Formats: sequence, structure tokens, C-alpha cells
Amino acid sequence: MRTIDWNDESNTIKLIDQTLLPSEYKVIECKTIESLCESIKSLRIRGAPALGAAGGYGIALAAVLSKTDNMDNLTKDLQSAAETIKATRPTAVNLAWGVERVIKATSDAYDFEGMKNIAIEEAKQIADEDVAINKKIGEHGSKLLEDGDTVLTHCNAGKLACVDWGTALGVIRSAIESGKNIKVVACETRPLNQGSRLTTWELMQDNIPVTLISDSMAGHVIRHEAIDKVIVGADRITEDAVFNKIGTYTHSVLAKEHEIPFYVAAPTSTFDFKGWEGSVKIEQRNADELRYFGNVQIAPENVNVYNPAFDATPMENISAIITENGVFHPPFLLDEVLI
Ligand SMILES: CSC[C@@H](O)[C@@H](O)C(=O)COP(=O)(O)O
Repeated sequence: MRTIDWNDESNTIKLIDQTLLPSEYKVIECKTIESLCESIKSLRIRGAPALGAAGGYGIALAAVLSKTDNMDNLTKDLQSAAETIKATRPTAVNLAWGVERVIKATSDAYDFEGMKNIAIEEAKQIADEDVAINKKIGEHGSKLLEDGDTVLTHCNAGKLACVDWGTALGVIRSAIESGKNIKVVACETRPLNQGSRLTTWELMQDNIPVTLISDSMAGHVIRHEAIDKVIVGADRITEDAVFNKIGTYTHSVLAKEHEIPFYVAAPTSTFDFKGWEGSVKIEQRNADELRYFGNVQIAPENVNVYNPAFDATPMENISAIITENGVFHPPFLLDEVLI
């Protein structure tokens, strides 16, 4: 199934609970805005493009749940749900983008029922487009990979981070589909281990060769010429930087030092055309994510913790950005990316 989808029978959101993977594959249902927000905060649903779909479906759910009977009050209910949903994760720009896109679509409605239907249809449209966009990213990006390449990736920018197919892993899937042999090195991605739990799981499901390393092994592995290219996803791209899972910047420095290409694969919905590095709020997560590993305590109970979820990679460390519109090389002129 898709990572996130709309249940037409119950008018609810269904999603794969990613906190349980790889030991359990479970689809859960979000019937309220509260349960959707909890799912986003706890990373049951995660990854920038999947959050875009979650934002859209969230507004559809708010429309379905609204108890009002007139357009003005429904608009107010949707605005209130929009603020609540957007506040759950501040860095991935796609979440706010998905929310705003559905809100904007509802403003074209002529009547109350029309508003609800438009919200559901627009949210479904976002999800369908996401799959098509990822396939396009894959098509463009696969040309950058050569037969026999070993590609290092960080976090999970695969089908689990999107509605389907994936951005960084979508490029790899498309390259393999075109007949190339590609191997993947997946970095563990501490502290929440999206690389070891999710990237390895979804690649193994598709029989794509993958080797797991800890984040601290990346320098050693790259230095010994075991990596041909690095491909990562993105949560937000401003004029001067790419925001992605914490640890991405370190890989970009290693790639630059060892003269291997460092590619970013992301849909245009990840671009923040008004932002710059200093304007972006980096999500700080709970200290217990570092003090505990699951239920096991691995640091003193009250140790001071710094736990930013994302870092910023400056544009000068990036060899190319792959979007649904093509492959863009430096200097990255954001206007060109939209064409
Ligand atoms: C195609 S997904 C790109 C990014 O969203 C991904 O690399 C990432 O950093 C996800 O972080 P997460 O905290 O798991 O939502």
C-alpha cells in the first residue's frame, strides 16, 4: 500500500506506522486531527513529501469532521486545523505546503458540501501527484548514476518518506529499473535510525542490495573509495542551503573532501523561495531520544542533551539538485527550478 492514503469508506486517513518498522508492519487509522498530529510528531508518518500528503489529508479530515453547517464557519475550522497541523513539525516545508494547497482549493467552492468534496479531492490529488513527481525525479536522476555504482544515502528518502517510490531512493529504483546495477550503503541515522530501520527494510523488500553502516563509519568508507556517489533527500531548500536529516552536512563535507558527487533529490514543493539558512527553524526534539535507545537507558538520566532533527548543507557542497523538472547544477538559480 501507499505510505499514506485516504480511506473512502470511513473518511479517515490510513498510514503505515513507521515507528514499528522493521519488526512490525501495521497500518493505522487517523480519525481525528489530534491523532494525525500525534502521528506526525512521533514520526509514525514522516519524510517531507509524505508530510505534504499528510498536511493535505489533514485538512480533508478537518472538513469531514467539522460540525458546522455554513461556509464561513467551515473556513474557520479549516484555518484552526491548519495552524495545529503546521505546528507539529516546523522544518519540512512540504507539510505547510500541503495544508495551504488544500485550504486554497476550498476557497473555489460554491457551497458548503462543495468545500468538503474539494478538500478531499485536492488532498488525493497531492498524493497522486507525489507518486508521479517521484517517478520523474527518478527518471532525471537515474541518468547521473552509472552501472556498478555504490551510492551512500542518509536517513530515509524512499517510498516510506513519500507517498510511494521515493526521492533519493526513487533515483536508485529508477536506475535499477533501467538496467543498471546499483548498490546502496545506508547510514544508520542516529538518533531515530530511519536509515537502519526504514531504508534497509524498504530496499530489502525490493531486493536492492544494501549494506548498513553507522553514521560514524561514513568517513572511513568514503576514504577507502567504496562510495561513488552520495544521494540524499531534503526537507527544505532555501536559496543558500539544503535542510535535511541531521548528519547530512557531515556527509557533504566528506564528499567534497574526497571529490565524489553529492546529489540532493527533492520535489519543487520542498523549495522555500523566500527563505534563507538563518530564517529556518530547526526542529529540536526530545532529549530522551538520545538518553534512551527504545526503552533502554544509554545515558545518565539528567545529562544535558542537544538534539536538532535537521542540519543545513550550504549550496557550495552540492553537485546537483534533482527535481521533477530536471537536474540542476551550480549556481542554483531557484527561478530555473520551477520551469
Ligand atoms: C524524501 S524525504 C527527505 C527528508 O524528509 C528525509 O531525508 C528526512 O530528513 C526525514 O526526516 P524525518 O525526521 O524522518 O521526517
